[in-house]
Amino acid sequence: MKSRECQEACKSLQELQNELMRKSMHVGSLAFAVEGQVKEKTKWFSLLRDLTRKLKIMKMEQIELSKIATDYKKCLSDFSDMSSIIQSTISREVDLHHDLRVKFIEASKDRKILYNKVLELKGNIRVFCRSRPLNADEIASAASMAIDFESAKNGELLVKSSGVSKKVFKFDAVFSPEADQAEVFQDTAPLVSSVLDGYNVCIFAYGQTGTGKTYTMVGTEEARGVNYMTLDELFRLMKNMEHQYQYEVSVSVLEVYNEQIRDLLVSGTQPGISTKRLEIRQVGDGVHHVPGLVEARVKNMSEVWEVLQAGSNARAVGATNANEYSSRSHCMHCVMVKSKNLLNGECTRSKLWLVDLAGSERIAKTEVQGERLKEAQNINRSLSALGDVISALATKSPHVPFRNSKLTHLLQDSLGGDSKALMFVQISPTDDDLSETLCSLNFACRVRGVELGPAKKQVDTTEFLKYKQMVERMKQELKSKDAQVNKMDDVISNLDFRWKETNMKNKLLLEKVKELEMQLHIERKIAQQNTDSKQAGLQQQIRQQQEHATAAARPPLASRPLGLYKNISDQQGETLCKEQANGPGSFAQNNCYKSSDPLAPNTGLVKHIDMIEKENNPDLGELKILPQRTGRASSICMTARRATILSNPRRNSLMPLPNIPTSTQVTTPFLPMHPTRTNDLSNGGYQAECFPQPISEDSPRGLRSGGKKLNSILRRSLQKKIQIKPVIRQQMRKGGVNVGEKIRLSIQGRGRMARRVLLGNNGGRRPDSATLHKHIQEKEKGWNIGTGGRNLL
Ligand SMILES: Nc1ncnc2c1ncn2[C@@H]1O[C@H](COP(=O)(O)OP(=O)(O)OP(=O)(O)O)[C@@H](O)[C@H]1O
Repeated sequence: MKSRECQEACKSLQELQNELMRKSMHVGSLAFAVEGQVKEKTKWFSLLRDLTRKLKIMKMEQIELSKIATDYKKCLSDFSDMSSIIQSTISREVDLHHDLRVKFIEASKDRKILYNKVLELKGNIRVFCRSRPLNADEIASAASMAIDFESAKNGELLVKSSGVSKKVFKFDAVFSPEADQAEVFQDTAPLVSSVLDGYNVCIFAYGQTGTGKTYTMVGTEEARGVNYMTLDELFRLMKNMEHQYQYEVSVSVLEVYNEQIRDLLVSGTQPGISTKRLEIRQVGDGVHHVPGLVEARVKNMSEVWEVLQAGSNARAVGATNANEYSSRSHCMHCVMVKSKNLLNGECTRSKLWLVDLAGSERIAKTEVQGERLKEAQNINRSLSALGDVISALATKSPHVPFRNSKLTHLLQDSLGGDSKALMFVQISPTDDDLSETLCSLNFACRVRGVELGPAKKQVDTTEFLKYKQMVERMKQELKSKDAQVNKMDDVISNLDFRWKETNMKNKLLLEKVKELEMQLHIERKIAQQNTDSKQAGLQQQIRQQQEHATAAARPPLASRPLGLYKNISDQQGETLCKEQANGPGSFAQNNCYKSSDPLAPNTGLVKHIDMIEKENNPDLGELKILPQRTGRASSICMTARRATILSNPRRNSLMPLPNIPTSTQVTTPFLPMHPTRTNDLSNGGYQAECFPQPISEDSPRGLRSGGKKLNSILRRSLQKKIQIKPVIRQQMRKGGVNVGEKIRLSIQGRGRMARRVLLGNNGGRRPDSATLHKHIQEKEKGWNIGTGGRNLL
């Protein structure tokens, strides 16, 4: 009977071991489920990482776009600054325009006055008469005066001879010998304005030799002549009008000597010897020019003075009876003035002739000979030609013989009908020179009678055309600039729009990311809940299966041997069994059973007692009752601490966790110890150590000794667990874990379901196809290995 009991106990123990195996497998499956969850979690984390990276990229893009937007805002501010600058410039220009208008009005008034004066002149040629003072010889000889300067009024000049009034000449101005240079120039100055207005002007001095022509035109260092004063006035006026006009002045100095043009600004030339032959060319409508003539650009009076001095020094002079330094040529200063009206862009090119004519002389009187005679003949011939020109102009002859002499040819564009001329007729006040004086005065009267007609402004059409083209080009450029500005405006507005659009996109993406984070949070919660519910379901299932297994393994109370309690405590057991046997019902049938393993004499304590049993047998409440949740260690060993499966703590960070191996999270199940066959048949051929010993403080001595054995077994088991654990880890790393001798949980690749592999008796080889098919069916059933595993085992 004992042997049978032992066998039954062994059988029961075997079944319990099987059950334990199944539970272990369940736990393994749970571990895989958890691993799947972890993988899913990792996947979510990687997704979250990608989203975080994208968010970072988008934030960087947003920063860049913000920078671009800032730049564009700066551009816009620059544009506004530029517009303010332009506005200030415009206002300044408006003020300048106002000032110019005022000055223009004033200048118009001046021009009106001049115009009135010109009208009074009856033409544009004026004649001033100036007499030189008596020289030292004349004073010494007490020469009689032929001119009555005292009676000269309003330009009238009374010529007398031997005290008798002979003739009265009318001029525009008559200057007595006492008149100084400034007084003479006072009436000359208005012509300078005409030069700047673009009119050709000719100022020349005519008269008998030694009458003061050079003195009037050139003067001395102490008393500057008309040339200097005119140029000085010219520069003064130019300076006054520099904001309205742009001027360019050049000066040429030449002389007509013996009917040859000689450039006095060419260095190295000797008087009377021309290095190169200069000819007069007509370059335009009424415009004459001497090609090759030096035109010295002058910007101020010091430069002008240098030029004038150079010309004077090079002039051909010689001593005559009438004049120690007689001019033997016509000295001509040509001042070219180019002006540009900055208001209307009008350009003019005017010419001012300042001519110191050679003195007319009576060859018989001066008694010149040789070279001087030739000079005098040429001088007289050219002066005669000038007279002819004047006569032709006075008689309005259709032909004016300008080309009869170099002098008239050069002065053609300044003596014609479209210019203004001023002639100084120089006379000698003495009676001795009366005849020459009368000749000069008659000539001057003829000149004064010439009506040159209205002066014509010398508009430089080439410059005008050039500037007109420039204006057209500027207009075109302005148009293109306007188009560019419009384009820039479009680009700016487009970029602004794009910036706004990108900003909106960024906002939307941020919202999306937030939504995804929320979604991830919710899904994590759901996954956690699913995991918890799955775990709870599995635990419930395990409990149920455990209960079923317990119920199935437990024999009916009536058939349970009382010896069970003997295993606990012989005395108590018998008493208990007796009491239960005497009691109502069948306690022995319901609550008391013996170990099913007949070979385990001291292992009769069943650790699980359900509530019905407890109710039926309150004393059992003092027995060690296993907790409802079965940990693997505690299912084997009562003393072993139950391993709690803890869920992962909640995390606040979205950063993914490292992939922790499942074996560290899930308690590795103990491998059940199977009884080892021995030759000692007293224990049914099994070593007693293979079976757990009951643990009870109230156990009898026999049981206490058995408890000691159980403790040693548990120690060994724990040691084995410690040894096995790394092996299991290795096996799991390799792709599976052996659960018991005959089942191996095979872990497939990532994301795949784990599957069981029957080890069977084929030494760990692959199971046959039938067995596999069966397990596939089990797998499809959802890892319900409660029956299948048991059957297999
Ligand atoms: N208004 C004047 N006041 C003082 N001196 C004068 C005046 N006019 C002429 N003279 C003097 O008379 C002299 C002769 O003058 P100047 O040389 O100017 O005559 P000219 O007409 O140029 O003679 P030429 O035709 O021979 O060159 C000079 O010494 C000059 O200083």
